[in-house]
Amino acid sequence: MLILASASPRRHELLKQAGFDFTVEVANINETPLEGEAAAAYVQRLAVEKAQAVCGLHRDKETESYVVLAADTCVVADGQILGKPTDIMDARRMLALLSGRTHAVMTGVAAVFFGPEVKSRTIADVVITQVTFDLMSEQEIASYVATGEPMDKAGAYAIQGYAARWIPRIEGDYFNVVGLPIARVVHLLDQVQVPEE
Ligand SMILES: Cc1cn([C@H]2C[C@H](O)[C@@H](COP(=O)(O)OP(=O)(O)OP(=O)(O)O)O2)c(=O)[nH]c1=O
Repeated sequence: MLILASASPRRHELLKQAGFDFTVEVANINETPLEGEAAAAYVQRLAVEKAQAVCGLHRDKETESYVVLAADTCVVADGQILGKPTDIMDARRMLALLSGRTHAVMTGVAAVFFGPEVKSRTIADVVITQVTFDLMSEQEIASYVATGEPMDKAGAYAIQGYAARWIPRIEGDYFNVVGLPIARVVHLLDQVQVPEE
């Protein structure tokens, strides 16, 4: 049994598109970065915490084994970690920072295997994609933010949406930017279910 620990409609869609059957349970965790925490360590830690939080809800109840999958995406530009914008001004600030430069999108992914007679096992990884933005004028930023699209996206944009017009180039997995690096996820799911010697 596979459980996706995510409220993100993009993650649901990508996992479904890759042919997996799963149920969804949302994890509520504190997403504040630790003092001095590097971006890659941060997204990996949050993915593990989301997966383990959902696992915790099942402990002792299940008679079958299952895998919980979770992910966390952030944008890293000019040394700053950008999550989802808090409001319109925050979204404008993020887009001004991304305009005319290349940034990194990092997604941490974690899979936890758990069963009645198995000790829980966690595997996690981080996938990085470089995304290049054209210059955006203040007017373009303001009208893009007014569409509402940026508000629930890390870095305040959706490559799969209207923002595509400002993105001439990426290097790495496109699906990683949308929130779930599906090829890497398939490997993680295979690995986590192999019994330990
Ligand atoms: C950069 C970028 C991010 N995103 C989205 C993917 C994620 O849903 C979101 C990053 O926020 P996350 O905190 O990683 O995820 P979430 O809160 O949406 O869902 P959950 O924690 O329950 O799994 O930004 C896009 O859809 N397109 C993009 O181009």
